[in-house]
Amino acid sequence: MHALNAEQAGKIAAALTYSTGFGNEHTTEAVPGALPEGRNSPQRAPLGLYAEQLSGSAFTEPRAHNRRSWLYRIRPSAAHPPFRRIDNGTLRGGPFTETVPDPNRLRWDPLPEPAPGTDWLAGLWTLGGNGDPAQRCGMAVHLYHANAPMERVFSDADGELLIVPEQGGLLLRTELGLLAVRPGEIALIPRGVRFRVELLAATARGYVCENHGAPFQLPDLGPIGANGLANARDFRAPVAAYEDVAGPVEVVNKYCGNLWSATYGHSPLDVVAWHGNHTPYVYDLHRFNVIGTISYDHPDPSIFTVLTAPSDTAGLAGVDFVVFAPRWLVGEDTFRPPYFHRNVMSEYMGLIEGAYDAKTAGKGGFVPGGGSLHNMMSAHGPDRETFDKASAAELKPQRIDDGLAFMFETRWPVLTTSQAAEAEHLQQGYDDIWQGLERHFRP
Ligand SMILES: O=C(O)Cc1cc(O)ccc1O
Ligand SMILES: [Fe+2]
Repeated sequence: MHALNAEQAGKIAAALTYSTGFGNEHTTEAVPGALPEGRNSPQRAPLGLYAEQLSGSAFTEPRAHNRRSWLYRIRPSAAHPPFRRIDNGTLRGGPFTETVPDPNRLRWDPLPEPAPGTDWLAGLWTLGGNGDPAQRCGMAVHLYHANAPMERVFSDADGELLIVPEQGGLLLRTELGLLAVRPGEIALIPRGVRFRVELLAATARGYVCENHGAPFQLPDLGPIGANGLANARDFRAPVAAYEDVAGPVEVVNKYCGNLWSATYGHSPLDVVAWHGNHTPYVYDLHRFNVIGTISYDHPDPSIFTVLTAPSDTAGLAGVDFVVFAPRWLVGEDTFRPPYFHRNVMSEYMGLIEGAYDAKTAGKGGFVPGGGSLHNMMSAHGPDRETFDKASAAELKPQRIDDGLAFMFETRWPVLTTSQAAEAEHLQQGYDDIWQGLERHFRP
């Protein structure tokens, strides 16, 4: 297996085609006639392929939540040698017990430069998380910084991976086909789907939300109506593309928090045709239909939810993915930036580009590639500079278009790993941004 360099990967990425629609029943074949007609598992699948079902939900889950795809492949996935444990590197899995839960507000600078030859998998660095992959509950926050294409193939039995690039695009070669994802877009790899990451630039940096619970879905729109927020038609799934090559190919599997590896005699990215709704996808965050107030007050950021992964309590997400996209602010007699608050939910925020309207930009601040963690009930909100400016600002219509920030918001506290709690790039003195908010009370 020879992974491509950035220029070669870029050419492939530029020519990709997709099948559109969130949760659709896609059908696709890389070779005409590879997809059986009218049944999933004929006595002999077409073209000598093996039929295989990949389930992302229990067989018996309600139809609206049922996820599965049928894959028609050169060899069945079952034909593989034993997996053996390998070192986890800087990847960690729940339950997160390395540190004592910390009520403090935390903020990190971007990850340091990786050593030469760091592929996307080796570049993953776990900040923290909650729940337990063995209970299929909770989530983990990872960051990555990579400078080499993957030669190996990876799959995550522990959950789906929501990838948020911040620097450098990625070419994702998955079992179901190829996807390109660039900063400003997101990609999702479903639980268990095998994939390889090649880089569209010399280095790649970004964030990953690993969701152990029920898969991300589009949020209900309620009174918003039939359209808005992230529109289903803007999600793109791959079309079938396969590798018919002999091994050895290393396949790494994340299983209940640990990495396991097996060397296959062939590429497992050998699916010639597939149909179903358990698919990877990409979405361009610039397509997000931002809704906000046209009268007064600052709406809660749930209005910016792109995807939500429900837990077993209605309205209480295992994790929400929320984006702060370019928009107009027109609220009258309104403190327009995010308000001061304490939230029962836990908020990890990252910045894809530019600045965020509640925080001062620049070195030592909230910067692209960095991140902040405001855990359950921790008091936070605008820093002093933002508060002073916004309290005095003339309230004419204002366009916010100098940044793209996001939040992974989860119902459970995010417990940090030791490497995150002790990192050199953990900012010291973060609390100081709220110093100097003086008493203005005039009884
Ligand atoms: O803390 C943050 O910056 C995220 C956030 C944004 C907002 O507009 C309202 C509440 C909130 O938690
Ligand atoms: Fe917040």
